[in-house]
Amino acid sequence: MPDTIAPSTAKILEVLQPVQDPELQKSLVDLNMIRNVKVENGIATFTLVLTTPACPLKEMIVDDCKKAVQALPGIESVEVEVTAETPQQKSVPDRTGVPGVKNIIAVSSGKGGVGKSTVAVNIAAALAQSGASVGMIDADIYGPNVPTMLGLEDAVVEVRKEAQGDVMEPAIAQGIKLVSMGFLIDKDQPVIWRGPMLNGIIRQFLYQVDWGTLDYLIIDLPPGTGDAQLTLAQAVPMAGVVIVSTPQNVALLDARKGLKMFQQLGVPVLGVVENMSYFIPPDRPETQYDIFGSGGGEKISKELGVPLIGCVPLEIPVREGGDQGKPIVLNGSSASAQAFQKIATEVAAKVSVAALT
Ligand SMILES: Nc1ncnc2c1ncn2[C@@H]1O[C@H](COP(=O)(O)OP(=O)(O)OP(=O)(O)O)[C@@H](O)[C@H]1O
Repeated sequence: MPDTIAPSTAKILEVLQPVQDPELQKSLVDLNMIRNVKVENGIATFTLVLTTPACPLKEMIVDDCKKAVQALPGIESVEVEVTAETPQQKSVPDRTGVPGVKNIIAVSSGKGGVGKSTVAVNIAAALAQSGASVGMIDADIYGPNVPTMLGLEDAVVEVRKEAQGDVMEPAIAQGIKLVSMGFLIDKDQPVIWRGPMLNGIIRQFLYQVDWGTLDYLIIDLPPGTGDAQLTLAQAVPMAGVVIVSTPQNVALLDARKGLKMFQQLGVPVLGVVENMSYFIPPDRPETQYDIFGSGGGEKISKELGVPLIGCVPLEIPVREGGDQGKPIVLNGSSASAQAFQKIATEVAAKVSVAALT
């Protein structure tokens, strides 16, 4: 017989009350993130419901909970089951959300070729790997290369006729549902896009695809500040946009323009990613080359008051992963894989915080 009486579930909730979600800075109990509390034979069990499966502080929060409950007399061990319920982004007047899709996140760049699609695909892959349900729209009319980056080059979109109109079935790879401009156009024929055509396709990709339920819908935009960006920002409420740039001055100038446009359109800028930040030759790990300059991402982040959420080095396996349909973030622990992982968790955390505060 234990000489102390086991604490009640109310007592467990009482000691968990001061434990906060570090990002939301609110009590886990008040946020309804602690559920199903039970005590049996000195073992306390409960479910911790995080706001994203990609929560960067998962371990820390579990540890804080365990410490608080473990300290109670009569408790021999604590078992925490961790799950996640991604909150729905806030609604925006005059903009219609996509049914079933909780958060729409765009990835944009001012200039072409800076690695925007690579960043978008790796964010999507990291989120899907964490357990989130993820979709992607490849809206890059000039270079729809997301299908290649996900090994879906030969995918064909199925279109179903339904009472409310045509419904597209997305292709799926690495747990990511994808629709792409690349599925619709003949790769060998030049396409001249006019604004209304582009608008129509973006709207179809949003509202006429069988997305099911998605925690995150990632949109790879064409570079620049043109029709696609405007259509999207004015059509749907967005949880936010990630801006990709290289450290180079010309790329930064364009990134700044893009960033200001989204701010003017009322789309939250989640952060800036500096890609191709530096190169370390694999055979000379002590040498770093700043091929496109240095410090640009930090400069733009300070100047415009948006966070720098990651610096990704130039690494050959990033390009190889893109060509082979295997995003680097799923394959290995290189500096670039770690940087992409951190970027994805930061994005998820920022989106959850914005939805709940
Ligand atoms: N950090 C990196 N290290 C090595 N190669 C990279 C890196 N980032 C991107 N690349 C490579 O650079 C090329 C351009 O990248 P990507 O297609 O992602 O750029 P983009 O900005 O989307 O281009 P576009 O303007 O054509 O849409 C690709 O071959 C990609 O694999």
